[in-house]
Amino acid sequence: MLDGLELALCVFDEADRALLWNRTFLRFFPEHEGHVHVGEPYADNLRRFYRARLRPEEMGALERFVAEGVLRHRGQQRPFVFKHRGVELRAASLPLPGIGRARMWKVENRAEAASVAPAPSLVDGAERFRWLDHVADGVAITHPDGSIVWANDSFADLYGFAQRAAAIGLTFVDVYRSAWQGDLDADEERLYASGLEVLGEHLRYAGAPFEVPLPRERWSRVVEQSGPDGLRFFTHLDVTTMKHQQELLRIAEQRARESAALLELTLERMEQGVIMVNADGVVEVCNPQAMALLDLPEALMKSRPSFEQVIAYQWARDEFAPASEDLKAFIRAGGVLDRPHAYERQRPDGRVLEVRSVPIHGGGILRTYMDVTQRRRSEERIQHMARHDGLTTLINREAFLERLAEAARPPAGAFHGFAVLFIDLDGFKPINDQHGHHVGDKVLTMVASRLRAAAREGDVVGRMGGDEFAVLQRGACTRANALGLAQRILESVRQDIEVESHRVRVSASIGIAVAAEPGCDPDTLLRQADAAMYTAKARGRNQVQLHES
Ligand SMILES: Nc1nc2c(ncn2[C@@H]2O[C@H](COP(=O)(O)OP(=O)(O)OP(=O)(O)O)[C@@H](O)[C@H]2O)c(=O)[nH]1
Repeated sequence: MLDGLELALCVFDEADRALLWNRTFLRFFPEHEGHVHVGEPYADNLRRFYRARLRPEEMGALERFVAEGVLRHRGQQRPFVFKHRGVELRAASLPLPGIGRARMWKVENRAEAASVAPAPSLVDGAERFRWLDHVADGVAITHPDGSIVWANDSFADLYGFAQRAAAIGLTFVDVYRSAWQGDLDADEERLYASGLEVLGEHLRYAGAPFEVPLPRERWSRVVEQSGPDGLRFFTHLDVTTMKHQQELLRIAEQRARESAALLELTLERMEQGVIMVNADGVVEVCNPQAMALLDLPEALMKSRPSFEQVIAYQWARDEFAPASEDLKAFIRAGGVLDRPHAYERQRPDGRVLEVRSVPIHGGGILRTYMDVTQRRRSEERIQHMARHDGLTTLINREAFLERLAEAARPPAGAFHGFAVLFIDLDGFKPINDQHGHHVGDKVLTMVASRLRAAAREGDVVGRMGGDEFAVLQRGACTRANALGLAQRILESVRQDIEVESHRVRVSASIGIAVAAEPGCDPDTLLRQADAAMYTAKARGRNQVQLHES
């Protein structure tokens, strides 16, 4: 039936998708023949239309025309005439509540167009503009003198009229004043005044759309179009949500700017070096500390290099030379993991860096670099102090026991027997008593170096406390070997010691326990050696006693 009409028709749903069209439509717009289909977005339809119509030099603006056309399609309220394929067409758009919108085109007949009716009265206006009742936006039509001759319900709602008839005869300034009537606080007064100013300005120089504030933080956008016979059509769109969104966006942008500035400041002031690699592998952030800690040139880092380029730069300068083989392999493979991780590495200049990485949600990594050289040195010092005797620098009792435990349980097949020599000085107390503690200290230090000299490399010498020492003799250890070392120690300890013009002498009593089998208990061994030492003391000092099992 529709095909028989002289009117071209195309109906779209609320999402601007084509629902149906008639033959006349394809006759007027043959470029759509065979292309248009149900569900096709209006934008696609328009694109085809413009492709058939635009001159090559206009093609660059195609998408803009399409976007504007879609907006017109949604907002169009009055017919307009255009020429297509040499024919003048009058296009009209009609909202279809619950369905969407119909577009209609008919061949413009100039004779008919010439006989447009004179300015409508409110009554025939009501009839003529009845279809505007279904438009969601507020619509008001004014006489050339500015008084409203017709308005729809949406207009009345927007400006707070109970009935649209109340707006008839008023100017839009009157309507605006009435919308703001009542007690206003200072902020509202300011908004109202600004709205009046905008209104006066725009109504005088009609044309561009403008926005006016309304009570209760609402906003209206007013778009004016000139109609026939001096009539002016105003659409009043409630743009409150959009304005609020714009405001939120503005606040969010401001916050983002502030937090970006804050972030930059923080990054600059941070003690740590920070590098951020984005999802594309580009180093987006590299703070001054990172450049300094890693000796990275500013020019390279400001050029937004890829992380790979930075690593290549470092390889070329032997940055990773002191790193372990495992770490080198990891860096060679890209140096990135998809989970948080940390490692330490030494730089060629000896500094130790702690490198921590966390993956960024959505791709990329954030890496921090901290110079932990001092921390590591202090830790090493503390650890050394905890395991060594401050006076003689020999390892202390705890460390000696650990070494003993290691020797007692070596890896399978690596046990070759060992011996523990427990050494206690004889007649040490009188040295302290006669010459003072500081001389005693020197004697202890001297004995320590004599023990070190007597022992072989690989043996362990420790100070067990006071004037007690111990030696862990390792490797193919037999009783004879142990006795040999003990004799060498006796010999060297009893040599004269010269301290501050004093010549002093001490001797040693030595007890020996030999571990011939693996798995023996280190404490028991030490106790046995200690007990044997006491036997040596009891037998007259300056001698060696083997523990007999
Ligand atoms: N100067 C000095 N003396 C210490 C130190 N530690 C312990 N002593 C002293 O070393 C002495 C050890 O005592 P003893 O083993 O009874 O002295 P000794 O004269 O060697 O006696 P015997 O072992 O029986 O021969 C004590 O007088 C402690 O005060 C130290 O670090 N420096």
